Amino acid sequence: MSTLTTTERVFDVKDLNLWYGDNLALKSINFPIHYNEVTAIIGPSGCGKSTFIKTLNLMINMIPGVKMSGEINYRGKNILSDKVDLVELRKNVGMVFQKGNPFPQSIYDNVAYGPRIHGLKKKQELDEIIEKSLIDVALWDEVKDRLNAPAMGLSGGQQQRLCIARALTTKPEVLLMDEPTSALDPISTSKIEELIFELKEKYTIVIVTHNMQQASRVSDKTAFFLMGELIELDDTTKVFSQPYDQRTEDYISGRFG
Ligand SMILES: Nc1ncnc2c1ncn2[C@@H]1O[C@H](COP(=O)(O)OP(=O)(O)OP(=O)(O)O)[C@@H](O)[C@H]1O
Repeated sequence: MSTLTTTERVFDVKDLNLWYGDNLALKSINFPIHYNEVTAIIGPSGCGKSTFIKTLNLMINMIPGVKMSGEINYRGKNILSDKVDLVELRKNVGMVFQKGNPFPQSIYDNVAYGPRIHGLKKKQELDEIIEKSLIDVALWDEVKDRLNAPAMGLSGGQQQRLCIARALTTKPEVLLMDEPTSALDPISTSKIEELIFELKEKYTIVIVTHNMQQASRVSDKTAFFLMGELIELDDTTKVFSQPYDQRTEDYISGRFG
């Protein structure tokens, strides 16, 4: 595998193995993730993309029978062996899923959820956070006059942006996105892509995508997984123009997957 030289790492995953029962789903993964970069993870179905992204905030621990070995260093601390406050970790390493999954509540209450859990009660402060988060995801103008309407009444693309706003309210450092546009139409997809581009100023983003054009459009680094192995991780331009490994080239040129 080719290696990277940049130094500032928010995550440094070393020799990570992950088993579902007896099935080894991630094999000796070494994966640095750099501050304020967008890292895209690509690869065929079942190669371990979602599994990997869910290790980064230990969401994976919610699945029974999962075992891991190796290191996941987050800000220099190995979250696999050191004592970790999971609420704090997931506050700092937020996650957005494939389909916007708003709660069956109002738009306002959806976005207020995180701050309230962390003890914020003052209406004025909540209002400010909600407005700012909705502005950040370019949804404010579309919803400012109906904040008390049910979130379920929004379109799929709006729901996804709402969920990103919800993830941003706790001021995460890293945003994990697991196929955030796979259920969206092209216009909503391009809005999310523009948003990723803007969010990168403030956040470190890891995005799983099946869409290679999307990976090449939005990311700085691209990682190619195959059957639980990280085959290649490099600058996106390099991966898509001069991949190091033949298997990467075969995949991006559509020969399999
Ligand atoms: N909850 C689970 N229990 C057991 N095995 C699982 C579980 N989730 C995933 N796996 C297995 O781990 C491997 C990697 O799956 P994963 O979902 O991470 O792949 P993926 O690359 O994200 O796939 P896709 O692109 O289809 O979403 C697969 O062999 C899958 O069957």
